[in-house]
Amino acid sequence: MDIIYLHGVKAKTLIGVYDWERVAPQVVEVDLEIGIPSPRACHSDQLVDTIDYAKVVDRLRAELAEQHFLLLEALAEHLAQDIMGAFGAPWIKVSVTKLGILHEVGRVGVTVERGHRGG
Ligand SMILES: Nc1nc2c(c(=O)[nH]1)N=C([C@H](O)[C@@H](O)CO)CN2
Repeated sequence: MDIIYLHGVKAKTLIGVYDWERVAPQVVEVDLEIGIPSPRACHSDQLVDTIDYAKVVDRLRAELAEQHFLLLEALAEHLAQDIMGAFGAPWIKVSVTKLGILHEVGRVGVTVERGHRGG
């Protein structure tokens, strides 16, 4: 299976379990690996035959702006289901990272993998 990846997509979202995290959006970083339903675009050279990664970023940003979760796990699950459904992807791996949220820890985050990674 061929994969489109997007690494280091930064966007603001309301996320977190503590009161101070419920009042202002914070920046998260999202990494995506998305299975492409068919390798057609490799031969056709046509955007219509694959997943347009620019559209994925637009959708990702819209979802992050609209949806408010307590846990990174719930946000990652939502993004996985939303993107798989919207783009017909058979498999996805979503990582969501908070930057500098814990003292002397650079990055913390969650990765979920959903669907079936075919051959
Ligand atoms: N497994 C998780 N642990 C924690 C999360 C989370 O989303 N998943 N979130 C928090 C707080 O919101 C954190 O961002 C601030 O300490 C704590 N643990």
